[in-house]
Amino acid sequence: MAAIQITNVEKNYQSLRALDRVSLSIEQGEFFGLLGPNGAGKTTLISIIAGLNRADAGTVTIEGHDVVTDYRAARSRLGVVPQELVFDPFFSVRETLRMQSGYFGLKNNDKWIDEIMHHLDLTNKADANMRSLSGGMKRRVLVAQALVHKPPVIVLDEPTAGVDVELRQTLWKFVARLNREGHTVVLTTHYLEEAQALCNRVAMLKAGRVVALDTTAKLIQRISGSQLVVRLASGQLPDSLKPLVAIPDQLLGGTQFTLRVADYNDVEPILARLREGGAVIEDMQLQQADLEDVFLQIMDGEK
Ligand SMILES: Nc1ncnc2c1ncn2[C@@H]1O[C@H](COP(=O)(O)OP(=O)(O)OP(=O)(O)O)[C@@H](O)[C@H]1O
Repeated sequence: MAAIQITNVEKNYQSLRALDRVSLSIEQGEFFGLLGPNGAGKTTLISIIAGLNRADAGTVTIEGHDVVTDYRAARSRLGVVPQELVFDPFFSVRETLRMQSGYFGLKNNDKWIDEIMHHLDLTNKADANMRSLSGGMKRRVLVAQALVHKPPVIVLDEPTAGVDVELRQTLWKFVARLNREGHTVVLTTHYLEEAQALCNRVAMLKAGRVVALDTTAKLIQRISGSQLVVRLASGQLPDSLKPLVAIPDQLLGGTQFTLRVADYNDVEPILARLREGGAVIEDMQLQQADLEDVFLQIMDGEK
C-alpha cells in the first residue's frame, strides 16, 4: 500500500489551474522531494494531502485512507509541517505540544514530547511562552507539533526557508533518523542541494503539472558528463558553441555560460574556439552536474 496515493488531482482557483491532473504514488519508507518554482502548486497539493483544502477532482489517500471521506484516519497517519507559523502566543512550548497530543486523543505523551524536544534542541525552551521565541525556534516547535502523534507519514513544506545552518542540520538529522526508522518523508524545498542529499526520489511540478518524476540519481544521470562554466571578461560566445549551453536563459545576454561536456577532452577544443572567436576568459570551472542543473533544464522546458 502506498504511503500517499495521489490520483488525477485537479484544483482551480477561478480561471487558474493550480493543479492539473496530478498523479503520484509515494511508497512507504521513501524520502520524497516535491520540487518546483514559486507558484508551481506544491503548497496547494500539500494542503489537499493534509485535508485543509479540497481538490476539485481526483483523490488522495494516506496509507489507504481517503483524505476526504476517511479524514480522521488519514489525518492521524500524517504529520504536516506547514510553511506558515501560526501559534497561540500564550502557551508554552510544552503546553502547545500537549494540546496537539490531545487533539489526536493522546493523554500521556510526555515521554515522546520530551524526546522530540531533545532532538530538536528545544528542551531548554520547554516552559518558554511561544511569543518569546525567535522565528527559528518557533519553526522547531512547528516540526515538533507535526510529530507528536508519531505519524508514519511526515510532510514538510519548505521547513528550512530562511532558517540558519544549525537548525537545518538539527532538523535534517532528526528527520533522516525518522526516515531510517521507517517513516515516509515528503519534502518541498527550494534548496536543491538539500533535496539531492536527502531525497531518494523527486517529482518536479511546473504550472500544476508533474514534469519529471524519477529517482534523484536517474534525474542527475539525465545530464550526462560534466559542465564547463566559463565567465567571459570580454568578447562573446561563438555561435558554434551555443548548442552546448545547458541553461538557455544564459544566452539572453549574460557573460557566464554553462556548457555541456562529456569529459576533460572536450575542454581544450572549447577554449580554442573561444580564443579564435576573440573572447577572453575571466574564470572557468569544470563541475559535475547536480539536481539544480536538472531542475533548470526541466523548468526551461528543454528536456
Ligand atoms: N487561495 C488561493 N486563491 C487563488 N489563487 C491561489 C490560492 N492559493 C494558491 N493560489 C495560486 O495557485 C498557484 C499555486 O500556488 P502554490 O502556493 O500551491 O504554489 P507553490 O508551488 O507552493 O509556490 P511557492 O514555492 O511560492 O510556495 C499559484 O499561482 C498561486 O497564486
